[in-house]
Amino acid sequence: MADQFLPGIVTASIMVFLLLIRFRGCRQKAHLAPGNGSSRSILAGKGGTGTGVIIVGAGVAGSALAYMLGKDGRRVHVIERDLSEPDRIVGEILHPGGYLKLLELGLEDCVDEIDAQRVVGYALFKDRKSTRLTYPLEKHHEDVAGRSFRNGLNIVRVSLLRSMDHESFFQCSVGAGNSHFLIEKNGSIEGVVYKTNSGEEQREAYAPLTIVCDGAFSNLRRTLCSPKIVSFHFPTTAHIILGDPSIILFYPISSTEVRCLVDVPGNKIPSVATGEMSNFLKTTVAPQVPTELHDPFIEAIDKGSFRSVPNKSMPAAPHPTPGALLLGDAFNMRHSLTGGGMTVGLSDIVVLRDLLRPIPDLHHAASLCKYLESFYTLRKVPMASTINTLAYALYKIFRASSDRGRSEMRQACFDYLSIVGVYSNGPIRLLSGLNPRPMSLMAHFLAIVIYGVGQLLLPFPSLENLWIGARLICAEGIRQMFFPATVPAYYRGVRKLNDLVYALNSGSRLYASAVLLMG
Ligand SMILES: Cc1cc2nc3c(=O)[nH]c(=O)nc-3n(C[C@H](O)[C@H](O)[C@H](O)COP(=O)(O)OP(=O)(O)OC[C@H]3O[C@@H](n4cnc5c(N)ncnc54)[C@H](O)[C@@H]3O)c2cc1C
Repeated sequence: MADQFLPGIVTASIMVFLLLIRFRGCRQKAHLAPGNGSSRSILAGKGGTGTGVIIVGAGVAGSALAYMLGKDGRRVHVIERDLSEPDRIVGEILHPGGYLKLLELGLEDCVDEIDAQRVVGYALFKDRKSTRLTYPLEKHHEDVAGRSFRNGLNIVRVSLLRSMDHESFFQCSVGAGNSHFLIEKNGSIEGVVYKTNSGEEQREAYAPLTIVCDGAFSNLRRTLCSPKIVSFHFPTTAHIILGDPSIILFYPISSTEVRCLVDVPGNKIPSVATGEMSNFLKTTVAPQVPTELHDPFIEAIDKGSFRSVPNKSMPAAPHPTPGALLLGDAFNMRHSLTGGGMTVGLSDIVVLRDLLRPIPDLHHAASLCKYLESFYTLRKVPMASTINTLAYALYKIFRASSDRGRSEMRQACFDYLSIVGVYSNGPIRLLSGLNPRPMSLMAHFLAIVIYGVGQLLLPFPSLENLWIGARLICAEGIRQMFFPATVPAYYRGVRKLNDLVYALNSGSRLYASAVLLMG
């Protein structure tokens, strides 16, 4: 009798067992759909390309990363607190090196639909003299050049939204009002705590890897790195005027608009409310603006279309943590004079992509974390270290100073860059991200100092000029110049500066003037 039922019992047991496995699988695949009433979501099944990654923040870095991981077949869930078009003035110039990274990520189309302007180099102005620094683009396809546009954040987010299914994209805030935003177990990060924007519900999301890209003002970075943020202030590219006391930048952000950024140094920032700021811009800055741009500049001030933008710098100092990674400005920031943020961010994503590609299963958090430690080195050399150091060094050299040695250094740098050939090509190559080599950076830096000292001492060295020459070398630091690798902050040159960026928006007249300058 028992023999009669045995096959049936075995078959039924196998079916129940299979159903249980299936049921468990469904629970693991439950999505993070907002409004599904669930307070706990699990993103990823185990193993294979289905393995999930949570990305916090869909700015430049988060969007490009999500797009790239999605293309590689991973299940990606993006949590972004604000999907509306942000009104901000950061990330508006992408160097050719950054454009090449967009190409590598398959995201080059995203600059086609935003009225981005082609940028082929910089014009540098000092004391009414000017010099041109042209990106070395000869060896590249004609499409490769710099691009300037309004709000870099949109360039990749637009493509991302188009490419991802809506179940993977959530307008929610991670860690809003909650200091325990990362879910940790035995030293590994297993997911995040987030809130719907209406704030009524707190939820949890789980995945084997969480990548935090919540930008310069990151609230989430503190457990994943040691942030040493320096709030100094400044801007980006295209036309750089080495004014006194301010460095002034102009660049087009569309076919009808030009952005102007003015560095306002010092501890005491002129007050906007009392009109001090507009007075400062009119009386101190405007006379140094090229004639073609003068009237539109004044017009923009009269319209009151300016605002301040904080600019931050932060060396990458990660705490390698199983299950989590920092990326973008949340991880590393540099002075924005050279506009290198997006280029470094996109380059980091390419490095990370290449590291993650051979690893289909991200579940072994501890070994993955060990493996990803190489990311911190690979990203640095050559791209991040070169762009970061250059940003710091150029800002330091280009700022006006009452110190004679520093003024001579500024003049020497301008003269050096004015010499056509290897002297100007080398630095612009570095800046463009096309040839990021720390040794080349050091070589040019040394050459500028030697050039500056040589100018002072020829034809006959006077005592005064010898003294200024010594000050010139000291201004840059003997150790920093000749033994850079012995300086702990070699790759993270930052220091406290206290200025402010004022951005001025203006209309088509200014653009018309700018075209003359850009050629
Ligand atoms: C004045 C200035 C000018 C600059 N100019 C240039 C330039 O010309 N060229 C250049 O390459 N770089 C420039 N940069 C740097 C560049 O803007 C950044 O490197 C780049 O935007 C970094 O991208 P990100 O994705 O890390 O951060 P972001 O682009 O800031 O994105 C962060 C995202 O995270 C979201 N977020 C934040 N917190 C949460 C949370 N708790 N939950 C969910 N989502 C969250 C935000 O809403 C945002 O969408 C400039 C910077 C400054 C300050």
